[in-house]
Amino acid sequence: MKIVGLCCDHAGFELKEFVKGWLQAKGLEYKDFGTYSTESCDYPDYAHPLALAVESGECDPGIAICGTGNGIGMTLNKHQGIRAALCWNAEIAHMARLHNDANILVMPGRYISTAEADMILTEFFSTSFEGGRHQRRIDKIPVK
Ligand SMILES: O=C[C@H](O)[C@H](O)[C@H](O)COP(=O)(O)O
Repeated sequence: MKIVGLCCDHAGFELKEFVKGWLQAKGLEYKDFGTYSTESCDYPDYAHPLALAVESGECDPGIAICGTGNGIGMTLNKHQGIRAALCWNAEIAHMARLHNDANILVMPGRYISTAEADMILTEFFSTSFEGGRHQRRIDKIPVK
């Protein structure tokens, strides 16, 4: 596994700090693209650098957090090489890897607990892409 890329806005900062501890406990290296405090900011300023790092192969996977997960996920998915999946429970995270080969896990920082995030992270990092019919489908996602 490569370096895990992280980003958030102010609403995701506290959960991102939890994620950093979770990754450290697993011995996984990470690169934090910000933001670095709870001071109000704009999620695209942090989502685009993470998306570019995942697209270039510098980071894999990425983890992104804003309040709902929607704004940061919308921004990430503007990039052709990104499959960012908004996950609010472990089963969704499992399917995001199994069927969608998600390369960025997006979480809603204001709507899940750290206990839920722990289960989501565990499932996301332990599930492999199934391929087959799902490969055909994800190949059709990028706009030609
Ligand atoms: O999709 C957007 C995210 O949920 C943002 O984290 C949220 O809009 C931030 O809201 P506010 O500026 O009111 O803290």
